[in-house]
Amino acid sequence: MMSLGRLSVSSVLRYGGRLLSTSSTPQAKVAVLGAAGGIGQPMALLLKQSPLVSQLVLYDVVNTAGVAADISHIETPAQVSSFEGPDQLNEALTGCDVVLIPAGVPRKPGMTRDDLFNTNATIVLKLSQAAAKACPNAMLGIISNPVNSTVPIASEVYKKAGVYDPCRIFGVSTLDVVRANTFIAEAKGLDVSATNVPVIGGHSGVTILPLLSQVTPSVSFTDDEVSSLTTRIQEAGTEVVKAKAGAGSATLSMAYAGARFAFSLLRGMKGESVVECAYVASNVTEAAYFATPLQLGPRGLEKNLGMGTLSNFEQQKLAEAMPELLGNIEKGVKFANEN
Ligand SMILES: NC(=O)C1=CN([C@@H]2O[C@H](COP(=O)(O)OP(=O)(O)OC[C@H]3O[C@@H](n4cnc5c(N)ncnc54)[C@H](O)[C@@H]3O)[C@@H](O)[C@H]2O)C=CC1
Ligand SMILES: O=C([O-])CC(=O)C(=O)O
Repeated sequence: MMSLGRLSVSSVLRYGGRLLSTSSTPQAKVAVLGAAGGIGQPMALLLKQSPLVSQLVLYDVVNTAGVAADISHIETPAQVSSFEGPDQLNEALTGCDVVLIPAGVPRKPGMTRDDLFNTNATIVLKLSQAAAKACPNAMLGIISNPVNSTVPIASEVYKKAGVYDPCRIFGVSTLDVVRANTFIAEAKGLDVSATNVPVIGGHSGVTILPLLSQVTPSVSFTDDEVSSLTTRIQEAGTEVVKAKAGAGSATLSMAYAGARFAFSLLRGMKGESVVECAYVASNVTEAAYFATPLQLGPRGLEKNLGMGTLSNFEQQKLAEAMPELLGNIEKGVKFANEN
């Protein structure tokens, strides 16, 4: 049976106040690159609590040892290891099954995600070069912005290294789905745990396209509701950037979303059929990379489920998104080929 990814602790048992693993899952080694950051720390915390993770590798260019010492005291089975700086990157990545990359600078008020390109493109380039060498078969989950461009960068790096498998490189757009589920459930009085909103396109502004015509459970909206909820979902990252007023962007909700995505990947890898939206190499539209619902499985992306039938509003929004998305992709490809 196919299930939708959702982060829960239902597979752990409470005993004497502790969270104990009840599962006999295969052993998975998961790395977080950028582990000392605003996303990296809470995401590592969530991963440490999961019975799906047997080894948790924490890597950053600063402060990794303290984060790793802290997290390693948690009474769950996952073994924590700590690596710091480029000299230790190859060792960190060796043998990894899943590599999550939240390394890079976040936005400040007034910036677009594309404004992060100059710094983060190089960081993702270097980290994906290392992953292509040390663990070419690992699933790669790229969180660093601008995701619309960093996924093409990593993909070009893997192509150059001769190890490219488009089914294993994902731009993590789970936070868009998480937000859409929250906002739609709130607006319509739905049970949020049973609400699912597919979000397609890319991960910035107008390229984020929630499909309100395909919400589960089926629900109707006025034209005004469709318009205002779509805008709120598209601008939700900016809402957090403004509220944090210079102290960064979403970290806690992103940690949740990143862990949810990692658990879906791991569940897929052990044979469950799980559906998550993510930004991947795609032939669903003219864009070479595009987010849609994906069926995940042992080899990563098992089947692209496409975008279904769009409403007139969604078709129009998709047409508006395409030039920006195509430009972001081209910029990433060009950068990777010149560096
Ligand atoms: N995909 C998504 O939905 C979201 C993406 N993001 C993005 O995630 C990224 C990280 O955000 P935060 O954790 O808030 O930033 P942060 O600044 O708190 O943490 C980033 C971490 O990356 C580390 N780092 C920098 N260069 C590195 C390198 N070469 N190798 C390894 N680590 C390196 C830093 O030392 C720092 O610990 C940003 O680009 C942000 O825009 C943020 C929220 C949502
Ligand atoms: O808005 C940002 O810069 C961070 C991000 O991608 C998000 O929160 O969706």
